Amino acid sequence: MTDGRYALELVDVRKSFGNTEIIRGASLAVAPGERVGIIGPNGAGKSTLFNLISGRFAPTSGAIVLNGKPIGGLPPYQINRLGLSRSFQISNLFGRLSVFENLRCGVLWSLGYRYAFWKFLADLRDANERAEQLMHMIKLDRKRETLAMNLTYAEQRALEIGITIAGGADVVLLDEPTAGMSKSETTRFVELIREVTVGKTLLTVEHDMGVVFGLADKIAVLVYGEVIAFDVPSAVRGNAKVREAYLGSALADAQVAGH
Ligand SMILES: Nc1ncnc2c1ncn2[C@@H]1O[C@H](COP(=O)(O)OP(=O)(O)OP(=O)(O)O)[C@@H](O)[C@H]1O
Repeated sequence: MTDGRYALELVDVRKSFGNTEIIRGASLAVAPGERVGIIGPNGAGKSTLFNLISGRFAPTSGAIVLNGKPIGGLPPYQINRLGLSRSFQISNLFGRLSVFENLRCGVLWSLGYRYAFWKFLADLRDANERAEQLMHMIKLDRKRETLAMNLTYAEQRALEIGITIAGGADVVLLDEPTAGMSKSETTRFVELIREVTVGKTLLTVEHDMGVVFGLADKIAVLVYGEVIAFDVPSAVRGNAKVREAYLGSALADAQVAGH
């Protein structure tokens, strides 16, 4: 069972929608600082699993434990306050605000300043400093005043990651971070993810096998709502069960796509 050694632990997590069980006893134990890629065929339940971990859905049963604290069924903002932050596939930026302003909003939001404007003003200097740091980390210094809507797609995704880590969460969930990017953008972006998540625990859902195998310390393979393998990339690649259920075809697709 759970013993607090892990940054994130799932123990026999189940989720049904109506009569259909989508997550069917998923278990996973992620050590602090580990980068985990979650892969699996379409409809395997990867997004559902992210929604359970980040609090959008409550599990039907089982435990989800963040840094030793049970979080299953808590609302997203509470889970966020406990140190877990999630980015979305769909852009979550304020298009008419600049890069800097978007980051500062992310910092202030994470500090809980959404409504207390007086507190907001008092701590604005700290927030400005943190936003500057983040802007540097995501390499958008030169785009400081550019409105988010005028950034390239890859820059928007970088900004989104900046906002995701703005609050200093130590567990970060990235949903298909390189989706829609060209091959060269993807290569640069994987490097950026690696840099900004140093020392953090990272979970990504990713369809691009090149990205997963390049970025992840460990890979979790989800098939029909069950984690059928959770191991280092070389072991997952050689796992007969995985190849049969999923990876053979996924790798073939990746080769066709030129990865
Ligand atoms: N809110 C919901 N209500 C009912 N069914 C749902 C809901 N969310 C997801 N599902 C179903 O759960 C299954 C798993 O979906 P999910 O999006 O988690 O898979 P996935 O592995 O992320 O797929 P993909 O790789 O295509 O994004 C699908 O059959 C989907 O229709």
